[in-house]
Amino acid sequence: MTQTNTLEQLDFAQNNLEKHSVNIHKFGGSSLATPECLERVVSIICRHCQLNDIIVVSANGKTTDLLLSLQQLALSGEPLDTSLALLSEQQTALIYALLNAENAGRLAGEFEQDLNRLVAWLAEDPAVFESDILALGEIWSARLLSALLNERICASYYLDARDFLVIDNPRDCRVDNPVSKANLQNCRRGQKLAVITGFICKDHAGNSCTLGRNGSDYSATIFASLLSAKNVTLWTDVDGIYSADPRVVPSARKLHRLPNAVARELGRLGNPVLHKKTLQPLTGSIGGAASHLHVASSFDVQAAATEIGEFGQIARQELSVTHLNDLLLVTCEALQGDVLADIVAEFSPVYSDQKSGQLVILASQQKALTDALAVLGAQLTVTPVSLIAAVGYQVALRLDIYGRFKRALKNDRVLRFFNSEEQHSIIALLPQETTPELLNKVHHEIVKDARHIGLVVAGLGNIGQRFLELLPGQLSRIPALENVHLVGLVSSKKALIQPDGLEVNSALADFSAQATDYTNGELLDWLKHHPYDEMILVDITPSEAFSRLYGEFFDLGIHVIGANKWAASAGTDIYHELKNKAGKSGSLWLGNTTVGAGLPVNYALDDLLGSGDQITEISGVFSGTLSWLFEHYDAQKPFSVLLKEALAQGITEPDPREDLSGRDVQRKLLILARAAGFELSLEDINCQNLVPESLQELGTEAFLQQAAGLDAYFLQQYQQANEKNACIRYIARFSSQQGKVKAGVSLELLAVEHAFANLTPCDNIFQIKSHWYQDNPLIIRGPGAGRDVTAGGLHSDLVTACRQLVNKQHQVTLKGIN
Ligand SMILES: NC(=O)C1=CN([C@@H]2O[C@H](COP(=O)(O)OP(=O)(O)OC[C@H]3O[C@@H](n4cnc5c(N)ncnc54)[C@H](O)[C@@H]3O)[C@@H](O)[C@H]2O)C=CC1
Ligand SMILES: N[C@@H](CC=O)C(=O)O
Repeated sequence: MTQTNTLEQLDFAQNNLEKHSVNIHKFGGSSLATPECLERVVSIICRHCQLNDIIVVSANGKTTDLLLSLQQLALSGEPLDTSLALLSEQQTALIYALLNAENAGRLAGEFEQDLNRLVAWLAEDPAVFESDILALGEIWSARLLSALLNERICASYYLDARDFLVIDNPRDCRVDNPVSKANLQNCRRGQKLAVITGFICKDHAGNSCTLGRNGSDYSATIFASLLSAKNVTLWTDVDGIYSADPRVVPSARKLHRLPNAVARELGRLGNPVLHKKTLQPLTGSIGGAASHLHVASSFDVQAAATEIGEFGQIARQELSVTHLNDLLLVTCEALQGDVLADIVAEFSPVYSDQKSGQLVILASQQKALTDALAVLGAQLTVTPVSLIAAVGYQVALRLDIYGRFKRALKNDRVLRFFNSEEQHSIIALLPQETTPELLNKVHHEIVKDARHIGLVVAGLGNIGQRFLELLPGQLSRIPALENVHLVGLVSSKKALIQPDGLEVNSALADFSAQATDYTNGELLDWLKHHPYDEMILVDITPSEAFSRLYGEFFDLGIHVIGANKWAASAGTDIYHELKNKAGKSGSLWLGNTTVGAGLPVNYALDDLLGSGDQITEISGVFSGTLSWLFEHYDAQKPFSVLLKEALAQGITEPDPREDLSGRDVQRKLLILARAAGFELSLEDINCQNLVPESLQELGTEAFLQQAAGLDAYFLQQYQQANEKNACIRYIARFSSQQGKVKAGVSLELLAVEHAFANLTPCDNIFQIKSHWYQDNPLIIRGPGAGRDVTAGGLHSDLVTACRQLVNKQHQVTLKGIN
């Protein structure tokens, strides 16, 4: 091969790059029904596909139904004109609405020729030509989309799957894998986007065949298997697989990830989106390729899709409820031994039992089964039945679920309970139809607690580590945290993200061993596609830069629990923008620990305000560090030595000058004033800085080395206060009288018996006056800094958030329904 060869000239079969990166995108009929739908599909392809991906299409809208009805009319000798006119009108309308004049003319000409062929087949023998007739829908759809892509995005070609896809046996649509694979490789063209017809194939004699109902989904997974595709996306009119049919069960929740085996069982037991055959090529006999299947909405591209593949423990906890009406319980003495084995192989019944000679089949299979058994001269009795099933990974081994399932059905007649062979379902066979009421009842009982919440912790220092130490105990004993999974740890430079969940007991050690460098962009990208019902990010960093990501977190619907005070005390515009974003996307933003660590001061203000009270004053000692220092300082030990002890105890900010400068208290006062309903910014709060100018500009290390530079000032303050039988305390004061707001934080001289002067070291005290608490103020007092109380406060916020999220109803988006 010379260096001048282009990619187009290379042998496709030898191009490993192409083989490894191919993805399949399949668009169903409803996604291709109108010009608007096709425009949407073009934009999806533009944003989500690569040149060597494969696009698979169904027929536009209801074209297959129309072709089928034409065939039926022809079979019964009825006139065809009206249906032919409708078909022609629909197709030409699509062509002329979407393509430029030249291409539209060309496609309309080709359509005209097809129409003539169709009329000839209908006249000659509509039964013999059934598959050729039905194949036209996919041909027109693929030809149109390919022409549209050529005009709008990139070079594209369309392929008739009958040119390469060969099946051994039209009855079970088993693919001749080696032949089809070799054919497909010969048909593909480099550097062009292929649009391939779904649903159709040929047999070894070259006759047209179809792949049966929902055959296009099956086509997509067959192509994935033939090309070892990485992903198959079924773009459809629903945005995923739900825990029950959401049109019947409004509280159904989306299943973000489903193990293959569970998806297969759902397909077998009547899930309206997944079909048994669809999954077969990905997991079963044909290729066994490790492709992942995604079910996504072409009408709501932003909505997270359901992904089906091999996952860890968390995806295995997903539960769902499915049902099938229109079933028949068949009893027949001949259903024994080899006869039963043959029938099972041919009909794949939902249930079979050799002892009782019973089978459960689809009502649509009745004629074929009766014919098969008639050959043996066997008598059979047939009773209409339905089934309802709880489906989940190894669910039949979970006694609690079994108990709940039976409890939900205790007032209903059940013929029998049984499990699937692989234990992924518990099934009840009912002698009556499964009603919507029953489905809702069983779903409520089975799926009630299963909203999965992902947890990412940013900031693994003093407080972050304590938070993580407490986490395993909290997860195991607090019911609201039952479905919370730690999935990410983030420090300033490294991150460890594990979508299947980190081991909580060894999370910090695993972080040290496995974390890798990350950028904020990568973190946001992962959060954009996380596979959880809800995601909570706990910000335990002191970083202003990290707090600037909140807006993007809220845009993504992510909930934030912050000990970091930067965002809550940001400039007025930024603060309001964040509040608006959080409100718009339904994100929770909790930050009780930003003031008073675990003390419920933010909650108290929020409650008073929400109950109709009006706050007039807030004052007190808001710094645990300054409280600790001034309660301990008696001029015996240098102030700087005490400061280092406070730092070691984890009560100061990472840089203790944040405390000594009053900035930390200033921020806290702002946060509380905002919580009390006032519009303020940091500049409105006077702040006395206790750090001498000479120490203000140093790095943290240098400051700590020169901290003795603080001692003279504090000794002098102490002595002056002592002379007056008073003491020094750093006090925050906010008041609003007749619309006039005053706010400041400063060192004050207080009488030794003053309520703010007699605190346990590290205590905060918050004195709140309001219309309801005028003469005798509301006081909240207790430790206001430190590892345990702050980590405890963060856990309190986590439980509060999870209680709200577990009960949150999710709106199901279904085209045409809402
Ligand atoms: N110490 C206390 O009693 C209380 C502290 N807080 C707040 O808790 C937060 C953490 O405090 P400490 O644990 O004492 O600090 P720390 O300095 O011990 O730990 C902070 C951690 O955050 C990480 N970090 C820094 N920038 C980051 C970034 N951009 N992205 C991700 N991680 C980053 C650092 O690597 C470090 O591991 C601070 O915002 C503090 O104001 C709130 C209430 C009480
Ligand atoms: N450094 C702070 C910690 C809590 O916010 C304090 O001392 O209060």
